[in-house]
Amino acid sequence: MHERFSTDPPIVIRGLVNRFGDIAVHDGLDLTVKQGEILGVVGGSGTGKSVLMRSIIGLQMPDEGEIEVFGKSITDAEPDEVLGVRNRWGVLFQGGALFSTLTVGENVEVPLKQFFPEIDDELRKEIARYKVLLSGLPEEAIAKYPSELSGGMKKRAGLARALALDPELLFLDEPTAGLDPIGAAKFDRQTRELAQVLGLTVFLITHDLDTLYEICDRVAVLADKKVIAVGTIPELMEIGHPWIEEYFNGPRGRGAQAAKVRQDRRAGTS
Ligand SMILES: Nc1ncnc2c1ncn2[C@@H]1O[C@H](COP(=O)(O)OP(=O)(O)OP(=O)(O)O)[C@@H](O)[C@H]1O
Repeated sequence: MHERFSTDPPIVIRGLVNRFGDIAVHDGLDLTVKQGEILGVVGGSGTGKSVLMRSIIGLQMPDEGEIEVFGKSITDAEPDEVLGVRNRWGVLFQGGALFSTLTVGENVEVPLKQFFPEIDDELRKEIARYKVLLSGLPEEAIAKYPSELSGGMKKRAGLARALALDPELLFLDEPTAGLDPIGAAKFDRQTRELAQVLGLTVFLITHDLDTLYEICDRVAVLADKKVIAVGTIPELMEIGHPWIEEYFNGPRGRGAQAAKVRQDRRAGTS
C-alpha cells in the first residue's frame, strides 16, 4: 500500500519535554494524531501549543522524548531523513508568515522550487496558481504583494503555500484569529472541505470555539505541561476537569454549542 493511504497514525509523541531555562513548558507530553482526522489543540495562553507544533515540524529540538511523523523519528533523524517527511506536510503559521517582497504566487512557488527544482518555470507557476485558487483567493490575488492583502486574504495565501506540495498533513496555527465571524466561518468550511477532498490530516491550534464545534473530529487539551485529555467534545465534557468544564461550559462555549445545534437543525442532521 502506498504510504499516503496508510492508516498508521501520522503523528506519535511520547514523553515530550521542552524547557526554556529552568521552566518546563512540556513535561512528559504524549499525543497520537489519527490518520484523516481534524484534531483541534486547545489550552490556555502559554500552555505550549505553538511550541508543540514547532517541535513536531522540527523547528524546536525537544529536551527529551520521541516524536514520530509518518513513522520517522523527527528527534533522532538525520537531516536528510527529515527532509523526506518535510515535503509531506504544510504549515500555516500565525499571521501567514509570507515573504513580504514576493507576490502571493511567488510565495507559493517557494516550497516548489525548494523541493522540486526540476519543475520548469511555467509548470511551477501553473501549480502555484491552482493552489491560490484552491485556497479561495481570486485570480487577481496571485500578482499581489502581502501588504496589499486583507488579514483574511493573507491567511488564504498562507494556506495556498501550505498546500503547495500536496501535503498529507496540514498544520494550522490559529487560522481564524483576527478574522470577522463570517470570514472565520468560511475559512472553517473551506478547511473541512479541503481536508475531505484532499484526504488531509489536520493539526489545528485554536482558541475559536466555533471552529472546535464545527470542524474538529477530536480535541486535545493542553494543561499542566501535558495533553490532559483527547476526545470528542462530549467525551471531554464527561471527564469533569475544571478547566475543560469552564472552557466548554462558559458563556462562549455555550454560545458555540447552541450555534452548532442550530446549524445541524438547518442542515437536517439532528
Ligand atoms: N524561544 C523561546 N524562548 C523562551 N521561551 C519561549 C520560547 N518559545 C516559547 N516560549 C515560552 O513557552 C511558553 C509556551 O509558548 P507557546 O507560544 O507555545 O504558547 P501557546 O500555548 O501557543 O500560547 P498562545 O495561546 O498565547 O499562542 C510561553 O511561556 C513562552 O513564553
